[in-house]
Amino acid sequence: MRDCLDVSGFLTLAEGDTYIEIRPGRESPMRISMKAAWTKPELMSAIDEQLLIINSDRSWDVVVGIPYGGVPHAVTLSRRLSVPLAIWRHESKNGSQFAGQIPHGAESALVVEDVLASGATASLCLAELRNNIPDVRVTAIFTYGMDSLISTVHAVEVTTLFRVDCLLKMLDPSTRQLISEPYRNFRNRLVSEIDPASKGR
Ligand SMILES: O=P(O)(O)OC[C@H]1O[C@H](OP(=O)(O)OP(=O)(O)O)[C@H](O)[C@@H]1O
Repeated sequence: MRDCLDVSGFLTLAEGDTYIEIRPGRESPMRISMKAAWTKPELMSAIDEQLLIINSDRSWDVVVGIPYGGVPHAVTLSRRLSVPLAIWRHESKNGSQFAGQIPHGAESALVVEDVLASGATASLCLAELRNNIPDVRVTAIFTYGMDSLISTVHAVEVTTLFRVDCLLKMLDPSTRQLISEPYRNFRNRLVSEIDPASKGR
């Protein structure tokens, strides 16, 4: 995990009170870009080995990559596990939400994300898969730590490699101090995004 921090563009921290707009409606004190790690094949390989370890406990009928960050890892997992590959599309094309094919009769799917925050992106993919596949696991490289909440709300198994909290602990003390409260607030916002019923509890 520490090696990721040495990759230029991997971790961007907001400056002062100006947060980073990660997507419309979501502002964050930080951005993690796994795509920056694409410049480091040896780091990508090391990450893929870890993903293989945590997801080789059982068999899968299809591996599904979530663009863009999850795709290269899904490709490796598919090849190393000898399991068909499909890529989820944000928008359907020719009536399909997937590039490639979900094998007919598939009963289990391993969905590969790079970063799991609220799980909203993964849940869109899950909604499509669930039409046909009852047994789905989401696996991700980095997580903001909401795995069990996401697992409960979306009724899906979740496996992840590294927690963002742990990454932040590797920063120098003054940066860590600056980021700690905005990070806590961001995580709280994620909780209410994942489980709106938690607001006001
Ligand atoms: O769990 P969530 O709250 O949905 O957030 C995580 C998603 O956000 C990022 O994708 P982004 O929208 O930046 O797309 P990209 O990977 O294509 O750049 C990341 O790659 C995940 O797909």
